[in-house]
Amino acid sequence: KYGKITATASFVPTQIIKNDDLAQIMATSDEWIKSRTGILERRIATTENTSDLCIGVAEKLLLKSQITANDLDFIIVATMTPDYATPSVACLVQGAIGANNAFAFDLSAACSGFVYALSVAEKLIQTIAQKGLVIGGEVLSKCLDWQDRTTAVLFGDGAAGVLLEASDVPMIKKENLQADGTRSTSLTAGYVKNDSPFKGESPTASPYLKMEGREIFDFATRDVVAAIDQLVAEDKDKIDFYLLHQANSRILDKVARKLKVPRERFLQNMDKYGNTSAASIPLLLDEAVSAGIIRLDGTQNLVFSGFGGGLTWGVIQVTL
Ligand SMILES: O=C(O)C1CCN(c2ccc(-c3cc(CO)ccc3Cl)cn2)CC1
Repeated sequence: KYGKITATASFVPTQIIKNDDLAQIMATSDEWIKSRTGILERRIATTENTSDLCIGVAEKLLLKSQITANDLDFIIVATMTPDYATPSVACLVQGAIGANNAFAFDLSAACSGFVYALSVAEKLIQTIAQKGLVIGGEVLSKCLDWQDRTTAVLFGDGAAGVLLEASDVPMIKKENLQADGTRSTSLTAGYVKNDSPFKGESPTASPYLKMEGREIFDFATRDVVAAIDQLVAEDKDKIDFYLLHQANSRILDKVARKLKVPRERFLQNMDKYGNTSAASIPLLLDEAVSAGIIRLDGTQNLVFSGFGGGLTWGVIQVTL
């Protein structure tokens, strides 16, 4: 048996922050943000934390499908902004929906989180499980430096995910997950200082999200493009849609050009949500399913690709 996506759902904070709202509190402009990123607005949490958003997704997935919480064997949440180190967001979701038979854990792979989690979850269905939830969820707004216009304007909050169920038909055709820890400092967030009475003098990092934009931009348009090209190879023209991590519209332009694939096959919604890290691919998938663009009828070939902090990147070719 294989894992198959049988339902998708999203849950985003109610508060919409437009580019002009940011221009009121920092030296930026709608024009700069729009032209350099393609972002027009983003959701920013007020009272919601990451677990609240992920619980919302889980409840919607149960409503949309014929299963009950007790049917679930596992819950995986991909996040870089958990409420706590422990309990995991996944355990908070498990408790809230009453999935008493599900084991639950968070997966930390930044913007590659959903792709890593989908790959791991699918192997669980192939071996020990029948049904599980894979959710990407972030409240990035709690780790941003709101005095730093180079990062604060890029990110947003949100969650989305899928229900994975056992099927006789293989969904994943090819996959390739990668990491490069030697470039770990290009994108960091959430460093926790040691504050014990025994601590010595050691270097620390910032609790705020810090990004070497140029390095990450080049990483996306070189390493990630190469990984997609190598994986998809001769299937390139059979792919209906490419669902890439929604970091920046200009990156999608460059990736499409380098892959020699029509730009229209690269779905996008960063205009409405900004960069939501692990939530960006499932958010895009759920919107495409709701719009009837992706039908979940087993006839469409898609590529998911996440890339970001770690550095991590991953490519999965699926038939949905
Ligand atoms: O044009 C400019 O001056 C700037 C140049 C730098 N930009 C960037 C650079 C990198 C990212 C990014 C971030 C992540 C983290 O999830 C992952 C993947 C990427 Cl490619 C997003 N924007 C914004 C516009």
